[in-house]
Amino acid sequence: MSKKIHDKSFEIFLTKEEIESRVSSLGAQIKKDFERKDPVLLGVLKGCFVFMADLSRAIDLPVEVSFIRLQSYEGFHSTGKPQISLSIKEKLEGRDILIVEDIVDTGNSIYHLKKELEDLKPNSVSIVALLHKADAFRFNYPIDYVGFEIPNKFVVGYGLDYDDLGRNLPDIYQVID
Ligand SMILES: O=P(O)(O)OC[C@H]1O[C@H](OP(=O)(O)OP(=O)(O)O)[C@H](O)[C@@H]1O
Ligand SMILES: Nc1nc2[nH]cnc2c(=O)[nH]1
Repeated sequence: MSKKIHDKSFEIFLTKEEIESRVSSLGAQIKKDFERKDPVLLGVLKGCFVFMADLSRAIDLPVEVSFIRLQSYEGFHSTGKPQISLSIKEKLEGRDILIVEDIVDTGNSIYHLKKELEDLKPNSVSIVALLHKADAFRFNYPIDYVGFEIPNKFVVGYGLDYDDLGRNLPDIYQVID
């Protein structure tokens, strides 16, 4: 079933069952890799809020959960300069940070965030992204965990918005050109 949000139509792309199953295997993999570490999950708001809720519960380890705000998209387009508001109370020095993102598209947002985090002298900085647009990615840093590689088309749902709407859709939808 298609959805209309503002002026655009969207069709179903990933169902909530497909997402649930993938998030559960990402959680199992992350548990294995972080068992001997001191992890803090650092979610990038707003888009990560649904993914973080599900992923954090799929990681069967004592983990800290924290959030920062980062915003670069207006409508379909990146403004190029993410606004970073780093007001992290937790001490990140020596910690194993896992950045939790709903989507890595051009890679610009995380590129800037990683640089800022590295100044805080953590032990490690890794990235988990539910969605990754490999064709749009313009950088060469590794994305350690990817839920789904997706085509270079705008998506909404499961936390992702189109001009502030669509975040509460349980499935993920792709724009119809
Ligand atoms: O790889 P990039 O091209 O930088 O795009 C990815 C960024 O875009 C989205 O955030 P957005 O700026 O839309 O803010 P939001 O999370 O509040 O919706 C997403 O959550 C990432 O942070
Ligand atoms: N909602 C949404 N936000 C994005 N930010 C970067 N790419 C996208 C996308 O495809 N959809």
